[in-house]
Amino acid sequence: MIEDELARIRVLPVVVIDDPGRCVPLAHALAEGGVPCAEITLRTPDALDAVAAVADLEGFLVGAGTVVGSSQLDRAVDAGARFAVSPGFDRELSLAASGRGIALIPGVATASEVLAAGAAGHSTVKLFPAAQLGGAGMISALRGPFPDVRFVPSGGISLDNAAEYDLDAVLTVSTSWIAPRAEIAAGRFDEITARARAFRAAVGR
Ligand SMILES: O=C(O)C(=O)C[C@H](O)[C@H](O)COP(=O)(O)O
Repeated sequence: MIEDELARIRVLPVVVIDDPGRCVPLAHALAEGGVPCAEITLRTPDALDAVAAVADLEGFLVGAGTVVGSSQLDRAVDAGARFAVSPGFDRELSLAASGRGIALIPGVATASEVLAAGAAGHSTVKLFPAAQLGGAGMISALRGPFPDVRFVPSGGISLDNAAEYDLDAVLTVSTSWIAPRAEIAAGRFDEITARARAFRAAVGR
């Protein structure tokens, strides 16, 4: 299962990429830092080309992020995304993901949304925006009524606060801190490897 692979890596870099040509060196840089995966956000015109560029890279797990509609989800699957992440929960999107056989990690920010996502079959959810919602304290609070739910916190997480998310309820920690848009654009891949390594060490296990 994709969730198992994500849990093993424990860190999920969120990437905003302008030039798909940067994606292969980016993937190598992340893998070298011990983080062989990325969520490429569909926020830039060529994001799907970036997904396709690394879809067949051995040992690298690529997903599409900022998936907010079914047609985007279809295109992400066609480009080779192995999983999809959405900032929120939408039942239609969830059904589309099951239809296409792709793992979708929907976003939640409240207990009601955890319930709605659970009713649609999602036991792994993204907590977004994590830091603004209360960070690890919010996850521990939700863990009470939802002991079987695994969270992917995202939003406002950097090396400074990464360690607080080393919790059993956390599947993997999502952050754009590892591979900032400007560092990718400038081709500063050594810096990205160093950030991946440091962040991976901070979230433990
Ligand atoms: O694009 C999406 O699907 C999102 O829901 C948002 C991202 O996961 C966060 O923007 C990452 O947050 P930062 O690490 O604070 O940059």
